[in-house]
Parts: sequence; structure tokens; C-alpha cells
Amino acid sequence: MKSIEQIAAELQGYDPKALPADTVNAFLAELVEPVTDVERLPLMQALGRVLAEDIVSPISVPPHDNSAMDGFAFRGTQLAPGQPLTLRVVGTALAGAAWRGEVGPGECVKIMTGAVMPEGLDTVVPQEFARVDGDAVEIPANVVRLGDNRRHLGEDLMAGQAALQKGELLAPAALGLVASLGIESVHVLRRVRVAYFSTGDEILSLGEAPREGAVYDSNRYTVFGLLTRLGCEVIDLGVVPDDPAQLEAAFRQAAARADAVITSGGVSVGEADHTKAMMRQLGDVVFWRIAMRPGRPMAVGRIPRSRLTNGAAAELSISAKSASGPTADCAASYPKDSNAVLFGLPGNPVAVMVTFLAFVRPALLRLMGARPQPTVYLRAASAEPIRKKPGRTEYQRGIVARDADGRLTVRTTGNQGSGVLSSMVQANGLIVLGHAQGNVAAGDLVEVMMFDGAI
Ligand SMILES: Nc1nc2c(c(=O)[nH]1)N[C@H]1C(S)=C(S)[C@@H](COP(=O)(O)OP(=O)(O)OC[C@H]3O[C@@H](n4cnc5c(N)ncnc54)[C@H](O)[C@@H]3O)O[C@H]1N2
Ligand code: MOO
Repeated sequence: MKSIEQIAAELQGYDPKALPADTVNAFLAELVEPVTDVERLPLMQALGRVLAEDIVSPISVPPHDNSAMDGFAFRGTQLAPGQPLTLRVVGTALAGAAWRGEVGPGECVKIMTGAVMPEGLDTVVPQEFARVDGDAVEIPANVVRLGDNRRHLGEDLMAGQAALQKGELLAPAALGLVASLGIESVHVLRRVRVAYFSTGDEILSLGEAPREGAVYDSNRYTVFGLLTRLGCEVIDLGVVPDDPAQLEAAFRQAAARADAVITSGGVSVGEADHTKAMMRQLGDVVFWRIAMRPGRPMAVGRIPRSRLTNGAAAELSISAKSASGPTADCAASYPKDSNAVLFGLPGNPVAVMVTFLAFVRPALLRLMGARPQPTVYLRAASAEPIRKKPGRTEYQRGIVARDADGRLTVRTTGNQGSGVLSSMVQANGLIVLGHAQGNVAAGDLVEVMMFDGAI
């Protein structure tokens, strides 16, 4: 396994004091190893999990040629351009059972959507187009062509064809596809466990009385939400004051129980920051100033579990309440020579969310074993000028909407301070102004990372 220094050294233009945002993801991709433990789950429980096997279709879907419409099935070779066609109905094919019988020239079968196409028939006229008079059906000229409204055997998947690949994050469509193959359970990778705590003497837990200089802990809730939406098991270690013994206990407990540890606060240059010192002591960590806004300071690295066994850990005096039910409390047993990945996020509430979306989320997806997926950006016209300095990536909270001409436009949600969560709540995406980009004029196209269920 490469050391943190090696990974950093191999990155082009690596500068911990002004790191381009894109480089961070390349670094994290090297740092994070996917989990490998596999379990078999009934399909419904596998939603949001990562597939640990390739799925080859055991059957063809659909299993037979069938009708895409309620109407009349017939041989399409009888159609002549510009000519109506009159046929006689000789039977009815319902979905769920094959209709058997002879259909000769000039004949048709009344057929329902999904019903097996009777032998030799290849075309269906929807009933709305047909003029029915007793058992006679007239198909007006030019309403159907040969082969219309017939669904072919295996047009979704043929038996033996690859249906899904290992690494697929099982979304509703994938669950449906697996079910369509008659498969009841799948092998998936285990859920990733992520421990989180907020740091800082000024941070109040909910339920505590307000006091001068203190603020309520919001990061614990945003991170809990982001992790839960991602499908991680959250080990919630609450708020840890800026006290070396308590921080040490929290880091030890977190790294012993989780694949990844996320903290917020204490990674900047402030004075009372024991968080950085403890990360240095227990982990192999780099402290970055990323060329971005918000989210400039960030620490990442590994906490080697071998280091956790030495020395008596102080008791964690905070209550380590589980945020995601009983499973989060199961003590995980990791090999002693393994590592927990560490993400030390900045304290400012919006910086936490932005660094999570930009860096932590892709890294956790990798940890979960999911295939890398490029972030999809939507391009929208900026409704206003935006000031932007080249040389850093800026993430502005935005609302994408359609204007009267049907064009996608985006406007910022007001106060962009990195502690202002209300403008994050109003936003439906982040306007991402790239490293080299300068000022934006009203009407310029900008890229927007849509929240799309992540937030
Ligand atoms: N001289 C400098 N000062 C600061 C710099 C810098 O480069 N030079 N960077 C600024 C930036 S950008 C950020 S972001 C912050 C990050 O500082 P820390 O990670 O050390 O975070 P704290 O100082 O602990 O907190 C910052 C801010 O966020 C509030 N906070 C912290 N945790 C929570 C929480 N769980 N819930 C709600 N709010 C929280 C905290 O009260 C502070 O207001 O540093 C800047 N300063
Ligand atoms: O960039 Mo800091 O991370 O603004 O809040």
C-alpha cells in the first residue's frame, strides 16, 4: 500500500497550500480501498447496496414475442400502401396464456397488451385505429406498418446476456431488472460504516441550554443526512470538546469501529485546535488548503489501527448514541494492520456540505465498491453576474429553473457565507465555477451540480 507521502508525490502540481479541487479526488481515489465483505440479501433489502457479482440473465425478457397494445394481431405482409385492410376476428388472445389456433389470410386475433403473439402473426393495430363491425375489423390506410406494436422475445435481455455488473449501485431500476429475471436475492458488499463527530468547545448538542459564544451543532445533522442518503451505516459520536484526552478517545473509538471517520472543525489555523494535533499523533494525515471556496481547509489521511492498541485510551465521556439503529452499535472487528480513512472537514456548516459532496461522497462510493461515475453537470444560463477569481474552484448555492422561453437558468440563493445554511436549503444545486474561470456575466452558461437526492 502506498504511503500518504507517496500518493501526494505522484500527483502533478501537488501543493498542500493551494491544491486544485480536481487533484483532491485523484488523491482520494488512491487512498481509499473498496470493502470486500459480501453478503446475500433478498432483493428489497439490497436497495442502495453495491452489487458484488455480475448478473447474467438466466432467462429471456420478455420470454416471448408479445403485443405492445390492446388491438388486433395479424400478418403485416397483407398491408398495402394507401389501402385499407379488412380482417375477420377468429379469437381473443389474453395476457397470461398463449392463444392457440390457426389464423389464415384475411384473419386476425383480438389481442391484449402483453399477450403472447399467436404463431405467425407479426403486427398489431391498436384498437383505437380499427373500425370494428361485428367480427369484421377495418384497418384504415397508413395507420400501421409491418411489425408495429410487437415486442420481441429477449428485447430487454436475452438468456445468457450480461444484465448487471459488479459495482452497480442498486437503484430502483436495477432492482426491477433483477426481479424481471426471477432472481430473488443478490450478493452485495456490506454496508460501509462511517463514524462522525463534531469538534469544538463552542458546539452545543441539542437539548443543552444556549450559552454565550456557543452554537448548536448542525454539522452532525447534515453529515448524518448525507451519509444516510448514501447508504452508509452512521456511528454518531456526537460533539467532542477541544480536549486532547477526549479527542483521543473519540478518534480511537471511531477508527476501531468504522471504515471511515469524519470530523468537522479544528482543521484551520486557530489556536485552541487540539484536533489537528491528535490527527497528527494517531494518523498519517495531510493538511490541505484547497484552492476552493467554501471548504478551503481540510485534512485527509489514514488512522492505522495498529496504533490504536498501544496506550490506555481515555474513556469517551460523550454519549455515543447510535443514529442509525442497532446495527451501528455492533462492534466491527477489523484486522490490526488495517486503516480507517480519515476526513477532517472544516467547521463551517456549508463548507462541510460542499467538501462532503465534492470529495467525501465520491471517496465513500469507492469505499462502498461502487463503479466510478462521472458527476453530471447541468448547464444553465446565469441569471446574474457572478464575481469569481481565477485560480480556485467556487461552489455557489443556486436555484435552477426554466425561464419563460423554456431555457434553464440559475440564480444564486442570496448570502453565500460559509456558515449560512438557509441559502443551502433554498438551493437545488451548486454552481461550480472551475479553477481557471473568471467573472461570469449575466446570461453566461455555468455548470451546476444538481443535488438530485444527495441532499
Ligand atoms: N486565519 C485564518 N482563519 C481561517 C481560515 C484561514 O485560512 N485562515 N480559514 C477559514 C475557513 S475557510 C474555514 S472553513 C474555517 C475552518 O476552521 P476549522 O475547521 O478550524 O473550524 P472551526 O474554527 O472549528 O469552526 C469554523 C466555524 O464553524 C462553526 N462550526 C464548527 N463546528 C460546527 C458544528 N458542528 N455545527 C455548527 N457550526 C459549527 C464554528 O462555530 C465556527 O464559526 O476557518 C476559517 N478561518
Ligand atoms: O472555505 Mo471555509 O471552508 O469558507 O468555510
